[in-house]
Amino acid sequence: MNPIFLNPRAFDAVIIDLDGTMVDTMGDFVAALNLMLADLPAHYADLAPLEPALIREMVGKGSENLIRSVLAYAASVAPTKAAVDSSTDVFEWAFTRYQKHYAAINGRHAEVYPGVLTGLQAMREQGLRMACLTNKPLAFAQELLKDKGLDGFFSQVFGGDSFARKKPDPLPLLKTCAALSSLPARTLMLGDSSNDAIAARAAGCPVLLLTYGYNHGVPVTAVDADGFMDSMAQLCWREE
Ligand SMILES: O=C(O)COP(=O)(O)O
Ligand SMILES: [Mg+2]
Repeated sequence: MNPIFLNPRAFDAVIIDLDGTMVDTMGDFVAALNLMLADLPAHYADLAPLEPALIREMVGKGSENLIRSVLAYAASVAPTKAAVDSSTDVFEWAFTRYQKHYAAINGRHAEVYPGVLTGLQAMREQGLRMACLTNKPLAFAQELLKDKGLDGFFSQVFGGDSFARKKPDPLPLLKTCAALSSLPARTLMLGDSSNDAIAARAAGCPVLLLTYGYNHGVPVTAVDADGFMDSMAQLCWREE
């Protein structure tokens, strides 16, 4: 595993994404979405269960976007039902059902990625201030961090419903930098998708991306970022 050297003097804080960066939550998303669709028998009774590969392409821009993407997909593969959908606003109902199911299974089908604990411990040892910033709803994020034993690392946790806009808008990063009392240029963003990188660039934060996460089905190495790593354990903090 090749090390990625960072000078701790260059940074005061780190902002770390959750889904696809610290925790592989694809199993949770797939389970909650399939339970949601099963609750809509009038519309999607004959739909096959959604596969993780499909959901991987849809995750990243928050729950509302995810539900809208899934409903659009379901309508496209069940065209005879599409007419029903266009005459009925299933979104609100589906969203409520999804939240209920997700709350019940949150963390059950999810694993902390290898190297995350090592990476977080190394950042803590450097005295960096640490925040988790995710597009996941805040309540789900707090619950998941606690369930996986990661909550103690972060002085701040913000979710997709914490601010007026979500990543890739820079607003959540700027607000998180302010909460950490850290200038964007001295705040490192660690993420797994273009949403993290675009937000970081626009906010003026340096950004490194993990290669194993969810990037809307596009290779993450094609995203404009300052570097890429296969494991958070690659980060080596060394004064130059
Ligand atoms: O819930 C999502 O849409 C993605 O969440 P993330 O920002 O932690 O990757
Ligand atoms: Mg992510």
